[in-house]
Order: sequence, then C-alpha cells, then structure tokens
Amino acid sequence: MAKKRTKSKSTSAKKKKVSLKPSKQNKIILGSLLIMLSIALFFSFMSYYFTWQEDQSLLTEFGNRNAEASNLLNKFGAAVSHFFMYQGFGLASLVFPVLLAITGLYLFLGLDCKGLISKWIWGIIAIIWISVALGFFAMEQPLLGGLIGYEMNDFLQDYTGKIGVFLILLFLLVVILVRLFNFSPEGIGNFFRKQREQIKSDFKTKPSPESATIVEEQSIELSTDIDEPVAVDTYTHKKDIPPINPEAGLDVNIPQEEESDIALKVEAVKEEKEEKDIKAEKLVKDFGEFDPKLELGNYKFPPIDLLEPHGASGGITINQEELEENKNRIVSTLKNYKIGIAQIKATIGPTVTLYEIVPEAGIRISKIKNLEDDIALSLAALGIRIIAPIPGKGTIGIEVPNKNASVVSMRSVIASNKFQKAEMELPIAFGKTISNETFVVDLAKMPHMLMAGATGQGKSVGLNAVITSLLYKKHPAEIKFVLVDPKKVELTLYNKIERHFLAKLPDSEDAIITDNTKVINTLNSLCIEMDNRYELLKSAMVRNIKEYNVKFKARKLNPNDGHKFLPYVILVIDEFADLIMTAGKEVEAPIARLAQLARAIGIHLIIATQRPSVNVITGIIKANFPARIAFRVTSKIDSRTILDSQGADQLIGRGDMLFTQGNDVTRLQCAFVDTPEVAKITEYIGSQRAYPDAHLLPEYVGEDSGTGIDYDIADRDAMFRDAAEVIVNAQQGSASLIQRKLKLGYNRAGRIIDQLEAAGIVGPFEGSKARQVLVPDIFALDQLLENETK
Ligand SMILES: Nc1ncnc2c1ncn2[C@@H]1O[C@H](COP(=O)(O)OP(=O)(O)OP(=O)(O)O)[C@@H](O)[C@H]1O
Repeated sequence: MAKKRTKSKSTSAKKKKVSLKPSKQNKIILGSLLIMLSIALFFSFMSYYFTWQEDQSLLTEFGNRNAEASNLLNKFGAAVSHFFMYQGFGLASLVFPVLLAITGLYLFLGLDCKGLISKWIWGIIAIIWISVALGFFAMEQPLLGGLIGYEMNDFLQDYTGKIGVFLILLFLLVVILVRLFNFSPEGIGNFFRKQREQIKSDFKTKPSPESATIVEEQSIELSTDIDEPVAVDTYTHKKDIPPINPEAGLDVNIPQEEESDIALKVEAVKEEKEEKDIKAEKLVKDFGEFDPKLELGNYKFPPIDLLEPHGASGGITINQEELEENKNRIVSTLKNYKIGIAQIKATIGPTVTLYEIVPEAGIRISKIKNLEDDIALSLAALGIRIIAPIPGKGTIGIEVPNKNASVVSMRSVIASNKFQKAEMELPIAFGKTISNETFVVDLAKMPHMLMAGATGQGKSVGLNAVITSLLYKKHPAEIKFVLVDPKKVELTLYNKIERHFLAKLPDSEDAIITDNTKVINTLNSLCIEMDNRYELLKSAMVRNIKEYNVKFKARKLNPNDGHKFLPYVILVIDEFADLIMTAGKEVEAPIARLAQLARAIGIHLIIATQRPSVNVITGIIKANFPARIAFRVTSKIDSRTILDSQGADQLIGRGDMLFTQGNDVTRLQCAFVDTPEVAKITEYIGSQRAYPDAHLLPEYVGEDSGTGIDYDIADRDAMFRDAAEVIVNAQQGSASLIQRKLKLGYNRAGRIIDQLEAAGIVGPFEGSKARQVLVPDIFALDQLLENETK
C-alpha cells in the first residue's frame, strides 16, 4: 500500500513537473524566454543605474501611455529596476539576470537541471553579501546596496558597529570562498596573483579571437561544474610560466587539472566505501594484525631429527639383473599372446617398477586389456598391476614389485622441498609415487578422505603419516584434531598433545574418543559447530574459512559479535566399520551431513576402515568422499567398493597404496612413520607450554535423552511457551532453532525440546533430522496448552 501511495505521489509529482517542462520543445521555449528576460533585466538594470533619478517621477505613472522613461526598456525597465535595485539589492541585483541566463541556457540546451539549485543558493547568498557590503555607501550612493542592503547593514551596525559588520562580512566571504571554491590561503593568494597577471597579459597581448573563445569556454565549464576546477585551475597555474602564449598555458594546465580531479574523486570514494575498513586499519596500525599464534608464541615446531631415516639413504638400489629378468619375462609372455613390443621402458619406484610398453603398430589395446589376468598369471608375481592404457600416454603399464622394496621414510618426505615449500592450507605428504617423486596433497581441497585396507596393510601408519604431516606444518592455533579410536590403542599416543592440538566435548575427560555413544555426541556437536561457523561466515560476508580468517586477522570482524579465529578441525575415525555396525544411521547421518557441507568452514573428515563393504561404505558416504585411499584389500569387490575399480586387491601391502581424487588412480608407497617416532613427536610437542584445556566443541545433549520422561507442568522452563510458538511457527522441531531464536544455551534448548516432546508438541528424536511437529498452528497450540491445565 505504502509503496503504491508513494508511487502515485511520485507520478503526480512527475505530472506537476511535466506541466513546467513537459517536452524538449517547451524547454527550449522556456529557456529562450528566460534568456531574453535576463538580457532585458541586464540592460534595464544597467541603464537604470544612470537614469534612475530621471525616471523616479514616472514610477507612479506606469499606466500613462504617453509618459516616456529614459530607461533603455522604458517604463517596464524603470519599474522592474526600481523594484530590484532601489528597493532591493542595488548593484547586486545584476546577479539575477546572470542566474536567469544560466537557467535559461540549461533549459535551452537540455542539460540536467540538478546543479541549478546550488547555483541559485550561492547566487542569492552573493546578492545578499554584496548588497550588505555596499550598504556601507548608502549615504553617498543609495543605489549601490539598495534598500535591503542598506537596512540590513544598518540593522547589523546597530548591534555590532561598522567594524563588527565588516568582520561579519569578511568571515562570510571566507566561508563562501572556502566552501564554493575550495580555497586554501595559498589558493586565494594565487587566485588574485593569477587574475592580476591575466589582466596584465590581456592588456599586453591583445588576445586573438581564438584565445578569447577558449577563455569563454572555460568560464562556461566553470559555471556548470561543481566549481572545484576553478580552484584547481588557479591553484596549479604556475606563476613562473608566463601566460603570454595562451596555448602553452593550456597544455600545462590540462593534465594538472585532470590529475587533481582524479585525486579528489579517489579520496571521496575511499571515504564512502571503507568507513568500517578505516576503523580496522587503525586497529591494525595500533595493535598490528591479529595473531592467533600469540598465545603460544614460543611454540616450536617438531624438528626433523625426531623422525628416523629407516636405513635407506633415500635412493633406490637398482638391480640390473632383476630389471633384465622382468623385461624378458614380460616380452616372452606377451609374445605368447602374439603381442609384439616396439619399445619398453622401466621406471623404478620404491616398491614397484613400472614397465611401460609401446605395442607394435596394429595391436589393439583392448586385446591387452582382455588378457590382463592371463598376463599377470604368466608373470607369476604377487602385486602385478596392468594399466592399459596409461591415462594420457597411450602406452601400457605393467607394475612389477621389486624384490627388495625400500622403505619410504616419513623423514624423507617431510624434508622434501615439495612438502617444505608447499603453499597449501593443509599439506599432507603421503609418500612417493612410482617414479620416486614425493607426493603432497592438500586436505583442504580433497576435502574429505576415505581410507580402506585389510588388516595389517598400513592403514594406521597412513593415518599417522597424515597427522604427522600436519603437525610438522601447523601451529596449535591453526588446527585441531578430533580423534575417534574404537580400537582404543591406535591413537592413544596423541593424548600427550591434547591441550595443543585436540578438540573434545566440554564434559568429557579424554579427548580421544573410544566410546561409541560419545562418537554420536561428538559428531552432532561438530554439526552444531558447522552451523555456528556458517552463521559466522554469513555475518562476515565471506565464502570460506580462509577468507574469514584473513578478515579476522585484519581486525575487520568484531570479537564482541561472536567472531573468533577459526582453526581447521580434522575428524579422524580409525575404525569406521565398527562404528557403523553398532550405531548405524545415528553415525551415518551426521557424517553425511558434515561431509556434504563442512568443506567451506574448515571441518575435514578422514575415515579409515578395514572392511570396505557396501554396508559400511554406503552410497551416501561414498558420494561425499571423492578422495579415497586403498591399501591392499582381500577381494576385487572390496577394491571396487572403495575405488570404483579393481587393483587394490593386487597391491603388495606394507604401505603400497592407490590414491584417487576423481578419475585417475595413482599408485603410491605410503611414507612409514613408526610408533616410537610418533611418541617422540607428541612428547616434544606435549612438553611445551599448552593451552589450559583442549579446544572445546559446542555442547551437545543427546536429544533422545528425554524420551519417555514425564515432565511436571510446573517444572517447565520459563521459555517453554515461547519455544513452543517458535517450533510451531517454523514447523521444525529442532533444539538449535530454539537456541538461535531465543538465544538460549544448548543444554537449556535440549531440555525444552524434551519438555515439548513430553507435552506432545514435537515427535520423538529422529537422528540428525529435525523432529516432527505435531501441532499444526498456534491456535491448536493454545488449545492443547489450555486443555492441559483443566
Ligand atoms: N608405509 C609402510 N612402509 C613400510 N612398512 C609398512 C608401511 N605401512 C605399514 N607397514 C608395515 O605393516 C605393519 C602393519 O601396519 P598397520 O599397523 O598400519 O596396519 P593396519 O592396516 O593399521 O592394521 P590394523 O587394521 O590391524 O590396525 C606395520 O607394523 C609395518 O611393519
């Protein structure tokens, strides 16, 4: 309605305007009328100045046609001029025709009339000022200041005396010059100097008609613009440049004028746009950028010496005999299947050697692909994998395990240039590729990882390699681990770094979670943390944790609004199969939710499992874990479940693994980090000064705790009624909604949800889904609560 009204108002206003300047033609007519009028007034005023005394007597005889005035515009001129000059503002009235002429020009040329208002305001101020100033001479020359000028001057003199009026006028002049022309003291000096020189040069050089037009153009521009160019122009006009040649003067002036124009504009934009940023900049200037590491400013990263070189000097021993032998076997085996080889090349890796074969012309790759199993059988070695063709190369790869596999030490990959110089958020040095290159990936980009492998094939070592990589790169303020270890023994070593690197639920004693019910609470707590972080990101108007932290460090986010530095949270679950078997959907749902949504807010999941069967790695989980790692598995089916392709069943174990982040599968040798090494690292970190406690996750109260509990109506929470209304209005039964809307703690919101369930307003707990709301609207809610009291 209001909109409609304002709309109709504005259209009626438009209509009104239309009647004044309805069309281009009418604007031209009106414009030319004003110009003519201004010319008429100008001549009347000018001639009135000389003839006013003669025409005085005629003023009463305006109706007398025979009476003739001396004014150039006769009786009209005499009467109007008498009104404006004698009874009005004296000589200052000449400003009126100027203003009229400008207005007429604007209309005539169809220019935007917005700037006119300020011209009229300044014009009238000038008229008043001039007439009051000339009012000093009213006794000698009454026409100079006019009656109004004289009266005002006299009035002011009665109170402040002549000097007072003079000072007032002087002050007003300064105000006008500063506001209108943006003059500084030097500017004023330069202005007068320039004027003087200009006048002198004008006399000396008698400018050509061309230069006269330039001056005219300039003056038109000045009057139509916001007048700043006047100041700039005069200010930048160097006195040592003799303005003899007007053209040279222009050359010098124009770029300077432009420069100063641009500088002015840039400043204005900055001021408008970055009001908040200026505050942040000042804070940064005063206190420096926010440093999340400051609390543990003396923290020392673990030195590389804590890691063992594991015998190997890093190089791979090449056994020429073995290479020849394998080559011959491959060639003869393929010959048996009538596959000729044009070329063969070997790339020696730490555990396997890749033989790259270029088949003879005319041999179809599909033929080799079909014979994959037969070839593997003929070569009679464990761990042979045939890649036909190698993606992007058009050759066929046969991976044959080395007789003496060399261990890839964690030390060698951590010390590698690739890891040390990795500009990644969460770099992980997994190990080495088949061509002996260090393989480093960014967990933040994965963004979650699924790890599978039969028992004893290197999963735990793989998890340790991941955690170790991060411990070597990240400060305790930047990253927190949530460790879930149903096997109870694998991750216990990390207890020592609880107060540095681990996160836990507020009420739990141990940070490492071994109990399945606690896992459910922790996962739900992480979901709350995720929601909270999304809220923070939303209010900070950023898209991900990285941008958020940058903004927070630059002090653009106020901690009083709940903003804080957000560390990455890495959830590591060592045995997922066990968990999903005991807790099923209750675990799957929050994990799926986290996996789907948590990437932007810095929560990353690493899940390991022994049994990669479909009831453990369900479709929903698989869909959200694009990065997958397979250690050796026992069957082709398991390999397909984890990787969507076979191959993991043909690995040789002991850290031999396949990694995929989409389509390509890369064979890697996982870096080996032994338990004593992890113990040394955790010991080193644990012995340093720590935070008072582990990083606390948001409190989560199992929503099912209240099932079946009868609440006495009198014991209900004071916010029960409000909460019920929130739930019924939103038709969504979740504790976090109550928490948000009513600004309650999670415990209290959880209790209220239980009470709502007891009252029959919401349904029972349904995993991570919101509860069903059993009351359709507020009216029904009122009735239900009324009936209760009866
Ligand atoms: N990257 C590796 N390099 C060399 N040896 C390795 C590597 N990874 C694992 N091993 C060897 O394999 C053994 C078993 O590894 P690990 O404990 O990681 O297996 P797992 O898959 O975790 O087994 P489980 O599921 O029973 O815990 C290690 O003790 C080690 O000797």
